[in-house]
Amino acid sequence: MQTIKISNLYKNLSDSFHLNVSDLDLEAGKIYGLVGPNGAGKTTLMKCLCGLLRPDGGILEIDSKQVEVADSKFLSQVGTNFVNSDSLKGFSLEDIYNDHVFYYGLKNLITIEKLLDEVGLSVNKNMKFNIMSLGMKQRFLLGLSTAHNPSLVLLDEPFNGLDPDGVDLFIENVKSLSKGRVLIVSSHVLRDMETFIDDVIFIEKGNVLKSKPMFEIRNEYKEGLKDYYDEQKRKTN
Ligand SMILES: Nc1ncnc2c1ncn2[C@@H]1O[C@H](COP(=O)(O)OP(=O)(O)OP(=O)(O)O)[C@@H](O)[C@H]1O
Repeated sequence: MQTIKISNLYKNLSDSFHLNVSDLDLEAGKIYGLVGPNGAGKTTLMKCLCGLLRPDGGILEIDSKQVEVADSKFLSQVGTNFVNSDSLKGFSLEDIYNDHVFYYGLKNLITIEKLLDEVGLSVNKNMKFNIMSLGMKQRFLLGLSTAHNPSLVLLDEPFNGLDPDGVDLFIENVKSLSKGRVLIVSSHVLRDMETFIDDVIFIEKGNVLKSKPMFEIRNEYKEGLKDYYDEQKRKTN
């Protein structure tokens, strides 16, 4: 997969919140930073793209071919760090990993030992998911999100709970994670984000703006991403 085009995607979550993506073009090999204030709709957009929410309408094109957003073939190409923690209660890391392998019908997946090593988790594979700390869970889910070699990876607040070494490890690896796939990362930590993203997608009150290359933002805004973010916020309020 080389390109994803999203047109007129919308979801009415409630009387007061509607998600609207009029036109968004995404390219494999790029990292997109999804930014916007609390409640802007970042998680909702990601949920619509990974099948956790069914959009009310919209067109999705992969390499110029139209596909259903909820199509299982498309969803099998998506990886995320979303999880319903309650549903994993009592399961070990190995159980969760085995489910992942089974669900995606994988044969040549990296071993769980390698996965844990890659995300810097020195824990036993028999450890129960729910007794891990927030940052440990985050590391494990980051590893799992790309284990099935997806074409689209959606990482919601991946820095959440990570210690400074975890953040460094993420930033160090994120470029190689984006090779050959579209990577969308949401975060409020703009200073870290601007060190590794290629383009920015700003969202406010459910409205998604066209993406803007980071190099343009660096040229146009003295304080970089924070300035751009503040300007878009002012414009939409
Ligand atoms: N199940 C739901 N039913 C109705 N409204 C919802 C539901 N889930 C979320 N919302 C609302 O949708 C809006 C967008 O929420 P969302 O979680 O997508 O925002 P966000 O940009 O990810 O926020 P944050 O930065 O705080 O994580 C919010 O106003 C929220 O209250």
